[in-house]
Amino acid sequence: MTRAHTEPTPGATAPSSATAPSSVTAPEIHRGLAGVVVDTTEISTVIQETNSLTYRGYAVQDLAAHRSFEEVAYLLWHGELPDPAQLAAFQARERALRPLDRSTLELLTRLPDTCHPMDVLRTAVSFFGAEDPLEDDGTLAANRAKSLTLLAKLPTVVAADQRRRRGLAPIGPDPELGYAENFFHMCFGTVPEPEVVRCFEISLTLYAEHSFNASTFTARVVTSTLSDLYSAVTAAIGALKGPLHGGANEAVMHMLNEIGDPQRAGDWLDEALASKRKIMGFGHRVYKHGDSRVPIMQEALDRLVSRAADPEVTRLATLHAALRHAMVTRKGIHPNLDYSAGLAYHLMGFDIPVFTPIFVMSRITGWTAHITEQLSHNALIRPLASYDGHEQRPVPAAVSRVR
Ligand SMILES: CC(=O)SCCNC(=O)CCNC(=O)[C@H](O)C(C)(C)COP(=O)(O)OP(=O)(O)OC[C@H]1O[C@@H](n2cnc3c(N)ncnc32)[C@H](O)[C@@H]1OP(=O)(O)O
Ligand SMILES: O=C([O-])CC(=O)C(=O)O
Repeated sequence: MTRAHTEPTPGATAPSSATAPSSVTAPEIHRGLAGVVVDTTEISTVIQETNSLTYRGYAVQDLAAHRSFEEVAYLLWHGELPDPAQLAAFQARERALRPLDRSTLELLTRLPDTCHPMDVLRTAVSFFGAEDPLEDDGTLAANRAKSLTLLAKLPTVVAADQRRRRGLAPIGPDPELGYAENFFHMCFGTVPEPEVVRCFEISLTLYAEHSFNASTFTARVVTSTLSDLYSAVTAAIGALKGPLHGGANEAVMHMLNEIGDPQRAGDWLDEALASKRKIMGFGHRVYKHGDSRVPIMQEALDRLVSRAADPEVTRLATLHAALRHAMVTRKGIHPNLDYSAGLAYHLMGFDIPVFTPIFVMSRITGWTAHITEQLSHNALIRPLASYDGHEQRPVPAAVSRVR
């Protein structure tokens, strides 16, 4: 027999004996913490009335249109956009930190090809933590330095890993190139047309920050125990990997490949919904009438498609639009950012398993801003659970003693 009761809350009277009923009224359960407000934040917010997203008060579409990703990173960390001198200093430091040392490069070659690139990234961040002599120093200055190091080095890891899986040697970073351009250079040895780089940079800006999403909350939980920044980021990468969160941008591409023919989109969707499948790249915990970031990302994707003039690209774009139309018509569920970013990354030439690591390269800014904020007014994050397991019961006598 089971009995539901809640763990004692601070200040509540504990039950006098283990068998005494602990609670008579059933507590309200918020599975998945849906709708629960757990803290304040100054970093970003979704404004439901206007379906918009702001970083430090600036609309993300304005930032995507007028500012570089490096400026957005600076804004998220420092609270204000940089002036030209601050930006120049920030860029110089980021560019100098991009190269990987020999031990990291060796570590990357030792990891099996069968592991997902998110596992590589998670392992690399953990390794950076083990190597960092400042590991135990949780001061603001130390954490800012670590955040910048991760921002600079993560693209080098992602690019080297993609090349290794293609049987190619890594290409080192180019300090003459901006963050987005340098990533293309390290992946492919060339930098594409500005329109493509711009689309990529827009995706980085849109992915950078989204309040208390699952991976950011994970980072805040780890930080709340006063653990170090690398541990928090390692855990956040694990949370982002899942297909209900960042892993959806890869799952979108697998799904489009599975459907194949744009004419099949409606029938495929009907079958998938009938078998209770989650349609990847659709739905959102916060947005119920469409993700505020999608129109900007979709416009950038449309520009990529129109410049390609390739039947294969046209097929994918038609399929993408047909599935979106079918899902909105049948279920009223709108696409999220992963839906348009996933196809955009494919059209840019990235391998599918690299899509979520690209998300990490961007979200590292938001995660580390939240780690700093959590530390600025820390409280251990430790919710309660309503127990519905066995009543306390005696341990049966052992048949024979284990030596
Ligand atoms: C950058 C990001 O992380 S954005 C999110 C990326 N993730 C995805 O794209 C994965 C697919 N989407 C989903 O699984 C969900 O929409 C989530 C996890 C993102 C949000 O989930 P929740 O807020 O918990 O919404 P919930 O699961 O309660 O959905 C409400 C209803 O809509 C349905 N629904 C929501 N999203 C989807 C979907 N993608 N496919 C099919 N049905 C869906 C649910 O089945 C549920 O139906 P029901 O009431 O009949 O049971
Ligand atoms: O906010 C969320 O739950 C997921 C999301 O869109 C993000 O992290 O960008």
